Amino acid sequence: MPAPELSSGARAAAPRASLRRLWPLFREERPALALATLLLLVGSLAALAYPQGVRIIVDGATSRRDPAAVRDAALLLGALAVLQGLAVAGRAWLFGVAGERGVRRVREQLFRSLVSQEVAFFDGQRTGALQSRLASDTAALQALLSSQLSMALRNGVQVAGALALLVYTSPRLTAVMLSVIPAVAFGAVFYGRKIRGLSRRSQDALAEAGHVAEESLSAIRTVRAFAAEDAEDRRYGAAVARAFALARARVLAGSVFLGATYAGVYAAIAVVLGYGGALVAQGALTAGALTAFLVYTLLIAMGLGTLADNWAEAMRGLGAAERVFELVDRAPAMALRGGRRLERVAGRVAFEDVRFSYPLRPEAEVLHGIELVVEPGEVVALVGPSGAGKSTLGALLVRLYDPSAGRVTLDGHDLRELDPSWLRAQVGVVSQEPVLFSTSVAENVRYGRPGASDAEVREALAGANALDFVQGFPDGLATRVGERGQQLSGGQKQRVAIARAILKDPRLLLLDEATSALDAGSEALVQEALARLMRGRTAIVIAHRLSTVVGADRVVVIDGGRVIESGGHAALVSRGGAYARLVERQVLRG
Ligand SMILES: Nc1ncnc2c1ncn2[C@@H]1O[C@H](COP(=O)(O)OP(=O)(O)OP(=O)(O)O)[C@@H](O)[C@H]1O
Repeated sequence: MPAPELSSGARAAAPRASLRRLWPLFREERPALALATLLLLVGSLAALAYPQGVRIIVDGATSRRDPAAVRDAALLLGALAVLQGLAVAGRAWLFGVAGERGVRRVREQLFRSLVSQEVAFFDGQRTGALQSRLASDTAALQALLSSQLSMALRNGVQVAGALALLVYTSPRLTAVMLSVIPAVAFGAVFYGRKIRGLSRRSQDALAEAGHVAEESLSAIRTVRAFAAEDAEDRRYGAAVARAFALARARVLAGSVFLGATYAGVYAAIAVVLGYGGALVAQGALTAGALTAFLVYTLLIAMGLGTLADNWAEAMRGLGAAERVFELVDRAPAMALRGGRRLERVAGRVAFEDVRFSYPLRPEAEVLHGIELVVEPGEVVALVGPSGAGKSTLGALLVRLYDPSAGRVTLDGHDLRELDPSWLRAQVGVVSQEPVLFSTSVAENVRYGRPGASDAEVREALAGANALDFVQGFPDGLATRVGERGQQLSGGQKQRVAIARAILKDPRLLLLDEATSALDAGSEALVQEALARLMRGRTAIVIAHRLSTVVGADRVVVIDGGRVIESGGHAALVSRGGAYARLVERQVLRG
């Protein structure tokens, strides 16, 4: 089943669904959010009371000529200012921290979901796109949760409160002002949608650019070797240009949106002043009431202006939330845990009429009915031309994929009935290009068995012929190996990977011999370590060296997704078939 390309799926029900999905993240934050809401109301009420003080001051200074009232009202305004400042700071802090906590949970959930997905899912995804989900989408979500929502709430309360007071002061004047508002609101909804679509596309384009950069940087040696810096530069430049074009369209839409909103609001003020001034001239309204009216209108104007901004930002955040939750909620096609665990493992592996095509390329069958039994303790060397399907067999053994037909069994049990994590604990894998993490040598070895003691790590390194060179490093076992272990030679990396497998002490081994030649000394050390590792275990070795094949109990030749020959090295050579030809053509290095 092909993994769907991200973020192209159904999005129709988006914003509300995302909001509903966000709420559970804040369960523990409820007391803080309640207090924050209270502060929000206090702050908003203080802001709404402010124009009343202004009205008293203006009327006290003009028609009523009452200095005491002016002084009292000024003191009240000062108190309101302090109250509002405290309330705003408290609200921002509480909402902000709650938002950060929620985003932290989303990040954790997203990462957990990502690492739990089946391998086939990653075949269809680019690492850069997934990283962008973790980085930029969660950042947009963070902005939404820690500030946008609370600002929107505050502005919403203020606009509603100011409107109510306006109606109370002069319904006619309010009606006049409101005659301009629906147009603004309509524009906001229309443009909000447009901006949201654009912002999603621009984020996709940015992820694409990130992918290009990641690919070039992680392959910097290849880029340098081919002097391809300029070409990479152009490739990245083109990707960034696409992202920029979309971002510009988004910014343009946002700017028009903002401009239209402001124009609408300022027009409303002009109307209010014109009509309200006439009412004052007729004596239907005091100058103070008109001033208060104007301040409320400004409050509404600012509130709406920021709301429009909030709206655009919130749409961006919700777009991001959608994409994040799409992944958080994705159920892996293959669970990590659950199923039988065998008490004892003898180590008999059987491929029974196994057919397989990679999920992303269902039309191209890679294995066409593989029959292969590996007895407990047997060392089987798989040989065959490149692309024959050898690594694919290995991938099925650790259940990175399931066969399309037929079955793979361990001691007679279909792998699909076994607990995948338990199964993987039974298999030690040493791959062609061992991956070391950017941490210490000891931690890299301990990846085989977390919690192993230093002495055990040391012993494993010794068994892998790696202890000497590791102890030769100034920091010994604590030496950090760079990103992907770049400070180690190929042979050294191999031996650290072997130490990892020794520490894991699995019943089954899956070894993918390095195709690249190591120098003779290093080669001998690796071979010796491997031989020690294989002793007493069932081993499937994807072999590229004659010495490995000669040392194996049995050689199995795979070609075109089929087992075409099987037997001892000498017997197969004398048979003069496909294997003999491989040896002759020196496909297997001596
Ligand atoms: N993730 C994948 N998605 C789709 N097709 C794949 C994938 N991995 C491998 N293939 C295809 O499956 C076929 C078998 O590949 P496999 O890696 O098993 O060959 P191999 O015998 O191990 O080759 P080599 O000795 O070169 O490593 C190839 O045609 C390859 O293109």
